[in-house]
Amino acid sequence: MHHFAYRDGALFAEDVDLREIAEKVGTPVYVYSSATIERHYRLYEQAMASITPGRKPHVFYAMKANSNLGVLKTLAALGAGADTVSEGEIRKALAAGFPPERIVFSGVGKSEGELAFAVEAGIYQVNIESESELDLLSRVGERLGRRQEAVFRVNPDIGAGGHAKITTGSSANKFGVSFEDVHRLYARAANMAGVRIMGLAVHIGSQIRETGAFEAAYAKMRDLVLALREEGHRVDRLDLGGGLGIPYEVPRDFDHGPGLIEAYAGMVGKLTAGLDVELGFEPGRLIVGNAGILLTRVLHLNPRPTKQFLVVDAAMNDLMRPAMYEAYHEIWPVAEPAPGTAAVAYDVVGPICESGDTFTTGRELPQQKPGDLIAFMTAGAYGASMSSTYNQRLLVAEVLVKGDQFAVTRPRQSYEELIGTDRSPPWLS
Ligand SMILES: Cc1ncc(COP(=O)(O)O)c(C=O)c1O
Ligand SMILES: N[C@@H](CCCC[NH3+])C(=O)O
Repeated sequence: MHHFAYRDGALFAEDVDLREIAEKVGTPVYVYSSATIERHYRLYEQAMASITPGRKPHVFYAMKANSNLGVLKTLAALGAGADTVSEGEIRKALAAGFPPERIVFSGVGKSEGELAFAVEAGIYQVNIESESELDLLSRVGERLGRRQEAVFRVNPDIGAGGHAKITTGSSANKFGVSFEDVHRLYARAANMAGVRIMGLAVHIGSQIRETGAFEAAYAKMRDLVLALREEGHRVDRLDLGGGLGIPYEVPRDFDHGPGLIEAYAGMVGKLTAGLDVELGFEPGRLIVGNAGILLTRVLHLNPRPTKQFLVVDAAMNDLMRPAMYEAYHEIWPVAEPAPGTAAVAYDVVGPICESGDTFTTGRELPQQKPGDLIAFMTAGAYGASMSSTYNQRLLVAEVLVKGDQFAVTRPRQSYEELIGTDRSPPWLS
């Protein structure tokens, strides 16, 4: 379920009229619903708890999906952990109140400095993705007098996902250590003073809407756990990653019930039954995707003989997904269209100087005029977190709604911040 709905002729986020947000904060602006975030987190956590009786499942929210401080604090307060991929993310997770013992650190290119920061912070787990990283982490741990708990992220050679660019589990992808290597690395790590291997991790891709590929990958992981134990290794943890997808085509009365989540949980429960491992999960998109929209204002209409361009004040730097993955986002007008309103097919574009700055082509919308507000739906995941200042556009603002309250949790960047932090080289000043 999400909490964006029409009321009194306008689109609301929970009990807040989006027109009020546009007026007070300006556009473009991301708007997030606390209620949706909470609902999706709880649905997920409860489903995973049902397959780990007597043990609280570790749900590490993949904060790359949305790292807004208000969103992070909402999830930290619900008891979530954080899946991080950089020192910046670890720092922000700590600032948002995630305790270090609920933080995991993934990623193929962790630097020595980042690993040292993570070890010193006392995080729960490093997900090691290569032999080179294993050596580096152990050196760092030894230098700091710590034995960092870690798992090997294994590449199961089973990829899946909504788009080739977001598949991670195929052996052609850069992620993880190979199945063949993990035995040797486990044996090597046993003699390392700076690292303690606790188990395995896997993550096969993103926006996956059926359980088949997960099942194939997890079955391989189960066999690997058993084989490693036969070799005498300790495998206490199994981190199954994220990747469960969400509907982007959202009917007005959409209720994102437990369906896919429960099917996934049931499959995981069956595959891991009797394995006696602590399960971990890293959902991102599923928690926040349907909890956010990008609110934008129509700037211009540009009719051509064969099409109509609708130029809005958001651009690909604010929401990169359509340009990068040909991703589909529903567009809802903020003013509720009267029944029978004529529809016009629009190419919805932003102000950036690239033809790729196109959100959609030939999309039927009620007739628009400059000043009208529209919302890109399902923009809570990989929206603001992938935004940039391309074309020297100010980083987009973000607002969190809770009931009838809203707060600007990231103000639009100022021109002083955008330009004033640059430095002139001495020979030009
Ligand atoms: C290691 C890892 N964990 C978790 C995620 C979260 O994925 P999603 O947002 O699809 O749940 C990602 C991104 O795909 C990832 O790379
Ligand atoms: N950024 C991608 C997903 C990548 C997931 C990160 N591993 C998207 O918007 O769909």
